[in-house]
Amino acid sequence: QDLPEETHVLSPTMCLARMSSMNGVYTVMNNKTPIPMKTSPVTKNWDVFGTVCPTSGKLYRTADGRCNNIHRPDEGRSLEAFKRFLPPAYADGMSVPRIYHKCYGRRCVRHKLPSPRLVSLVAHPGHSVNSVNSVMLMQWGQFLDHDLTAAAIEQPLEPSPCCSHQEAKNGHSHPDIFTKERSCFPITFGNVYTEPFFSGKCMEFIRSRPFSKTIDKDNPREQVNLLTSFVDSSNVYASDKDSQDFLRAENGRLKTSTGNLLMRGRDDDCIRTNAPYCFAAGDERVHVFPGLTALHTLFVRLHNHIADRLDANNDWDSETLFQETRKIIIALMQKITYEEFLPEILDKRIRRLLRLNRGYYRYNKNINPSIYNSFATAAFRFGHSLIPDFLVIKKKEVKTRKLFNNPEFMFNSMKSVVKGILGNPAELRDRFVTKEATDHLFENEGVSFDLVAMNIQRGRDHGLPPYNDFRELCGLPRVTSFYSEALGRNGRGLRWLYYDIDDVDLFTAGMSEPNLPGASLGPTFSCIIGWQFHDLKYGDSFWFETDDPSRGFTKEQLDAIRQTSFSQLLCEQFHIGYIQPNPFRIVTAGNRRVPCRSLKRLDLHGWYKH
Ligand code: HEM
Ligand SMILES: [Ca+2]
Repeated sequence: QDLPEETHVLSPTMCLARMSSMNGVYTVMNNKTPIPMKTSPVTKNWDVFGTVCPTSGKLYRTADGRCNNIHRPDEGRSLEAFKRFLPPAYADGMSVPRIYHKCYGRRCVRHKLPSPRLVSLVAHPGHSVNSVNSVMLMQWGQFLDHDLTAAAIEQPLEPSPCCSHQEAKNGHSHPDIFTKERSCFPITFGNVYTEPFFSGKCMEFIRSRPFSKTIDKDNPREQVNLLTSFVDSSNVYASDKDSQDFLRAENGRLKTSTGNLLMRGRDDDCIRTNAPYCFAAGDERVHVFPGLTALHTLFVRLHNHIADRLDANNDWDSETLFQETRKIIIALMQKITYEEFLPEILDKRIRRLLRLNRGYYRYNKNINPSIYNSFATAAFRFGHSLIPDFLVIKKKEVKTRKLFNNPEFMFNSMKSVVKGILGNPAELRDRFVTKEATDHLFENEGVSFDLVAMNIQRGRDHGLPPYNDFRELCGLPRVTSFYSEALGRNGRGLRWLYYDIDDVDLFTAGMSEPNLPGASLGPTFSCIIGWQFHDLKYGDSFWFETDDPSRGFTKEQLDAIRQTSFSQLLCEQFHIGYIQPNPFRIVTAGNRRVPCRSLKRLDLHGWYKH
């Protein structure tokens, strides 16, 4: 499909060229969005029609994100479809994943796309290079991702529904793949010569749940985001009212368990070999990595700590206390993300052009704050390349494979986990991903997964167009040779894997791009991620810097939030004595550890009854 004139290269500043005609950009994009967030028939069943949004008085965010935009109340809410930059690329135009090289004409030969597992082995091997960033960069990235995206997956009926099928066992495609209703899409391996690790012929993979039951050429398959898209700490407070109520304690606080840990959750949600119980949090994936569980714990502790201080200095009812505290937590999450995290990954010019820095904010009701499918399914998974091989916990190296879904260390060494995450270097952001995640992901009783293969398969499941289409969207020239500099030094591998340069999957090629100077992302992922964070700021009417008095802070309150740093919060909530001022970088001469008491505490006087 042709792209509109305006999206062609206007200047060497890649996608940002399009910023120069700022007003035009959104009209261009929205006209081209195949699912302009029209309410689909399924949404009706979810009882969201007739939402009347309150417009006066003091306003707080809803639990499910509804009513952020009072004109289009469903935008950004949980259970909404992902939005798209480009029309989806399905083999049948509506639902079947891309499995063949796209060919035209009657005589074309059907070249199969490479198995995602093979792509993982050849293009993303486990080569470790340390970065100047600490593992905290990886950790915040994942924690933040769990505030933004979680694609709903179809529920399998049996434990191994796809690979136990005879076709899949023989290494062939599962018949479900070619139908629009069924959900098996197993990752088949090559032969014994190309598969060095996994036995059998296939890795389980269940397709994401379609947004709408009616799928046809005019309504291609779309996927569901279970979370509120906004940076609104839904990973702390959940993405719907019932789950939020479940996490809340009396008197504006959040529930905890002995030792000021997260509240107890369902017993089968984690690996319990050495852990007395599993936890519950605003996002279900809380146990995936101990550093993640620790950040969840930090934010619950911080909520209760702030609520204690506000409670002692106000006479609010418990609902006001809860909402005022939640509002501060969300503001801190936004501040850390935009002012401390994004500068580590996005190039300076991009942040300036997309106005992601402090100093300017005006709500734009025309911006849809939902998550781009390509952001969730490819670009923001860049963080998988940062995953380290091990973590030092209590002076011992613990292999990453031992840490997945295992909350054991939270009960006896949380502080040591946090120190390990602050002190150990992350892996460099490149196309290489540790074997801990590509051979040993979720290893348990002889079964494990390949995270990279899942990313690529998920991209095909979601109908993500191939890499070159995104380059064009971003105003970058299409790559015409596998050996182009744009793809780093991955040309040979890609040439071997793919028949045509236009077939290359977005995740793989995006990860192959060299980083922009001073950044941890190449140009195409910077474009997708940059625009996503732009939309999450300007499309959020509750953005912490809003000057709308019914939604925002007073000047004194805003100053207090801006002066608080992530390093101070880590110190305070984990009782650490010394910390580097920039927790996203390892300790160096320019980032020496300082005493925690030298860091500014959150000043809550602006909230106290005078
Ligand atoms: C210990 C580290 C991590 C593990 C074990 C992990 C594991 C996973 C798994 C199993 C999936 C689902 C794959 C699929 O079926 O499609 C996933 C998705 C994802 N991951 Fe990670 N991940 C980790 C770290 C990160 C980091 C550091 C980031 C970002 C900086 C990140 C971003 C994402 C995103 C955006 C998704 C898509 C979520 C969705 O929309 O459903 N992950 N990850
Ligand atoms: Ca959210």
